[in-house]
Amino acid sequence: MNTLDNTQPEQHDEHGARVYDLSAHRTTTAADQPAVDGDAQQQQQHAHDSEIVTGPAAAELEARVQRGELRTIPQTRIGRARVVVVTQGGKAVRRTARAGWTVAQGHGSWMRRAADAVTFGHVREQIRLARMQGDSVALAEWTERLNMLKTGRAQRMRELPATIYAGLRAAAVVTIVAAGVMLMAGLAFQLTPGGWTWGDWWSFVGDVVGIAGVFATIALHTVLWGAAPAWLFAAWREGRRAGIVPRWLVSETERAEMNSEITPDLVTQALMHVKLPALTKFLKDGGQLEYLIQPREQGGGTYLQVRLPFGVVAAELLPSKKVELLAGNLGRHKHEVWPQRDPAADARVLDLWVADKGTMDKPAPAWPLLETGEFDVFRERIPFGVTMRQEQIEVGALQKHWLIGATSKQGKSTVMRLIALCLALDPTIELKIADLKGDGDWKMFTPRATTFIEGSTEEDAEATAAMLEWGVAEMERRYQAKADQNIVGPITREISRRKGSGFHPVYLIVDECQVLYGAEHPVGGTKDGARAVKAAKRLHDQARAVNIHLMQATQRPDDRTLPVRVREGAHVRGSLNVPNEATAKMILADAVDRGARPQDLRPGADAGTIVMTGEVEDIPAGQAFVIVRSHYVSTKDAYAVIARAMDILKRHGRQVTAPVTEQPVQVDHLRNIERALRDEPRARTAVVLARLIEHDPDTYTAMTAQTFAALLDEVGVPIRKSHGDSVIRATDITSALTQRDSHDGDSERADTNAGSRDGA
Ligand SMILES: Nc1ncnc2c1ncn2[C@@H]1O[C@H](COP(=O)(O)OP(=O)(O)OP(=O)(O)O)[C@@H](O)[C@H]1O
Repeated sequence: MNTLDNTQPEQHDEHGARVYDLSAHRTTTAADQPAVDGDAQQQQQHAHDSEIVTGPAAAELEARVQRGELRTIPQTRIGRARVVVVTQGGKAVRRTARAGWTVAQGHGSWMRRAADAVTFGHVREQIRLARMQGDSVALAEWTERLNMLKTGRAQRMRELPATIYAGLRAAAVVTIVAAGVMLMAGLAFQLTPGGWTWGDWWSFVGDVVGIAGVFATIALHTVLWGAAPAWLFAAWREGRRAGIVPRWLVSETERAEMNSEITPDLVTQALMHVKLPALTKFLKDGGQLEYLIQPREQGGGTYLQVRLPFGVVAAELLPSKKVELLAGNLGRHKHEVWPQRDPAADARVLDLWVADKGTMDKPAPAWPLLETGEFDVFRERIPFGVTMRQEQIEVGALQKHWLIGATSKQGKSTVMRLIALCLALDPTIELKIADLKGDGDWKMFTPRATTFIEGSTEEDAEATAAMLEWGVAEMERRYQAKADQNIVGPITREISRRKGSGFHPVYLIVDECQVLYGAEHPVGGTKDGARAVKAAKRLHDQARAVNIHLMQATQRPDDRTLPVRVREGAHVRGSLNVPNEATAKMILADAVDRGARPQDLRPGADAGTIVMTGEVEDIPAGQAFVIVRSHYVSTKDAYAVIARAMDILKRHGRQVTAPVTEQPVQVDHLRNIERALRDEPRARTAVVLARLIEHDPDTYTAMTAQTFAALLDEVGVPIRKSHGDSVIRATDITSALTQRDSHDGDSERADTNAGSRDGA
């Protein structure tokens, strides 16, 4: 019998029959076996190698199941009130029968294809479809093609006798020429003194022909013996391609496997029954869908693109109800079926991704930055999660405002925290965090954030409004500083990372922002003068250009707790499970009209799975959103990540509490170079530069050999040659330092003198 699944629950079919697996009990004695009535005995050894038993025998089997000695397996085609015992032999019999069936179907398919070729069936089919769709251009084209094919064939038939005659004539000429050559060669050998006799020549020719005959015989036998299996194999393959195996030749498990495979036939069948009248009529009338992308495996599922017939647009298949119907027809749960509209294609093109069973239950792999690594917001994107196709999704965080929404306990804070953890690993980033639930989810950020608000009181809301207002003031200062310093266009990485530049990236994070906007006026609310809304709006409008970002998460995205003016400025939007489509739309906006259905994610089971839209670089071209299983970083691990972030900060010589507008630090290059020599009398310039980078990466990483040479020149240290290498000597540094110190001393004295003169 077929593969058995130990975990399968015992099953009755629709008539109440039970199927017992005796494969594990084949060595039991006859006495162990239940009595089998006469009727059933006659049915032994049928195609399934099974027995049908009733009455006391059935009762005995049932008792053995109760005692745990037997188990049941699924079966659906059994008569009323009977019991079937399936034994090991069924598998071989069924396989043989199925192979025979498939071979027969292969022959059937060949015959159909031959008939098609003779009658130009494929062209006629296209004519029929064009006529059905009322496509007059296609109809004219295919009709013309049919006429051309017919004319071409008639022409070839007329020329056939002449072609055969020409072939025969060529064969006769070859034979005569070969005979002539052999005759001439025989004569030549005979006339050559000491050569072969006439008889020798012909016996030689006979030997050659004999050997050729032996080879020909071997080849013929090989072909004859091989032809039949090859023919059968080819027919079997064709049968598999074209045929449908009847249900009785397929076991339950095999049928489940076949049903779970997403084929064009299955999709067509599923679409026929989604209750779209135009689509159903088209398919029932024999219309065929055009698969722009044939179903193909993509990660944990199947992806395809299909053009729907006239009068049906892809958008009709996007509402949850239709998806549920489609999913059911495909043998899937609705959260496993994701139709989308490709905006780049015409409205009839449907994009469909269907998860393999169980794919949606696979957790995302561990976060790549969990154990090690720094982050550079200018150069890297946040490793955020994987798609259902297990492709990594990374999101750039620079110059984007974020909005995340979800029902409670779906992972909203965890997802937002993941982003913040990543940002914390960039030592140049300043974090300001307001956790307006105050349940400790964000506590680990206390040492890393310059502002940390935790709690859900009116005071916490007010502090958060003040935090946003600080963002606005900082934004204004930056615009002014930009103008003063003649910085045109975006702030570069170099400026942003320079210590004390005052342009470092700032992220204002508000978790549970409904507490903020829902607070009493003037902190919350939407009336004129409401502080939070006003500040958030200004940040949304202008802050990203000066590297100030607002990230908000909410579990109640309605008009009161997340005013339109606040939510519409977000560039990256993500929704975990939400209660309904209206809520989904508040967060994901237009993506919902194009197939985003976070409301169909399973509460709890899909915690951490988020539908993302907007400026997410990894959204596949032409698609409006991507479903991401976010990486999970537990609260405990989050503490470890922040501890690492603090080390990184220290290594870079930065402090969390440094004022935003700290004065540019004067770097003493000469002393740094002296230190980099590490008390050696001389060192190669390249080695010294490498040590400088190691010591102070922010200052020296961008330095090249040329700029380093210029710097040495500036500080008065000559580059010497030693064994062909460019080196720096300790004595040169000492004299440069002495010279500088005496010069500084002179200046100081001059200043003092001038001062005393002034004072005098
Ligand atoms: N990426 C993830 N993968 C797997 N499970 C997750 C993931 N993110 C969150 N969870 C699970 O979801 C639970 C709830 O997460 P979290 O507290 O972030 O939800 P929330 O939506 O912020 O809830 P609330 O709104 O009540 O604060 C977590 O304890 C965790 O078990």
